[in-house]
Parts: sequence; C-alpha cells; structure tokens
Amino acid sequence: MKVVKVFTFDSSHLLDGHDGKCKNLHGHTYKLEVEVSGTLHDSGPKEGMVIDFSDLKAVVKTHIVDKMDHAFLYNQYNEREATIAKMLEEWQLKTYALTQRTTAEVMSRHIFKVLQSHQLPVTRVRLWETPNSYSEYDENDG
Ligand SMILES: Nc1nc2c(c(=O)[nH]1)N=C([C@H](O)[C@H](O)COP(=O)(O)OP(=O)(O)OP(=O)(O)O)CN2
Ligand SMILES: [Zn+2]
Repeated sequence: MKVVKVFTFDSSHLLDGHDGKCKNLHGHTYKLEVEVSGTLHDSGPKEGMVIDFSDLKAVVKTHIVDKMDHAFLYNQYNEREATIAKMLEEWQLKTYALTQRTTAEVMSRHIFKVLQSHQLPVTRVRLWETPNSYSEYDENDG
C-alpha cells in the first residue's frame, strides 16, 4: 500500500547558463509529494498504517523542508552560484548546496536519495516547481 504526504517550501535559485529567464535569480513555492510504500502494521499503536503520517512528516521536515525553506539553492560546482552562496553565508543567510544544477529533476532525485539515506521507505518523490511543472523520481529510476 502507498501513502503520500504533501509539503511546501519557498526557495530561491538561478540556473546559471540557462538560455531563458531562469538564468536570473528567482524563487519558487515548491510543492513536494513524498510517497512511502509498505505493508500495514497489524497490531500496536500503528495498526492499519503503512507509516504514521506524523512520523513521515517529521522525517521530511527535518531533512528536507527545514533545510531548503527560505534558502538559496545552488550548484556548489558552479563558480557564479557558489560565489553568491559564499556572500550570503558570510552574512549568515541560508543556503543549500547541491552537486548539480538546481533543476526540478536534480532536486527530486536528491530529495529521494536523502530520505532513503535516513531509512524512510520512500518509493516516489514528486516535486512541483510551479503549479504546472513537476519532476518525479521513483524507486525504479535507479
Ligand atoms: N526540465 C526543466 N526545465 C526547466 C526547469 C527545470 O527545473 N527543469 N526550470 C526552469 C526555471 O527554474 C523556471 O523557474 C521555471 O520555468 P518556466 O516553467 O518557464 O516558468 P513559468 O513561471 O513560466 O512556469 P508556468 O508554470 O508556465 O507558470 C526552466 N525550465
Ligand atoms: Zn526556477
């Protein structure tokens, strides 16, 4: 069975080298859907649940939302993005480093891997960058 919990967070980024408007610093209210799959607990306080929604919320909040919300997301290997991040960090402002360009595709895969590394039985992550655009990474995507 599957359960899904939905989160939102606000972040800024830019896609250095993009051939359109996304080369400029801008922000998104990201919508994040996290799917967890498993069998139902058959007894105890979690009876009838794949995972307690509260427990799912706590993991995603701690490891993703609290870190990305109101942060500047950047590619640490891009010189211009890293320069902006360094300046913000010197002012004690919030940043979040990725190892690739901060596209929805890269972010959905990154979020999946981070949650998986914290023992969450995540099977799909869908990240909405705008109300009309999302990227999805699931357990079969390698
Ligand atoms: N495949 C991808 N394409 C684009 C990404 C991405 O992450 N993956 N990101 C961007 C930019 O970040 C940009 O902010 C979003 O661009 P766009 O969809 O054109 O923005 P709109 O505000 O016009 O979106 P609407 O949903 O149509 O309002 C660019 N491309
Ligand atoms: Zn964007």
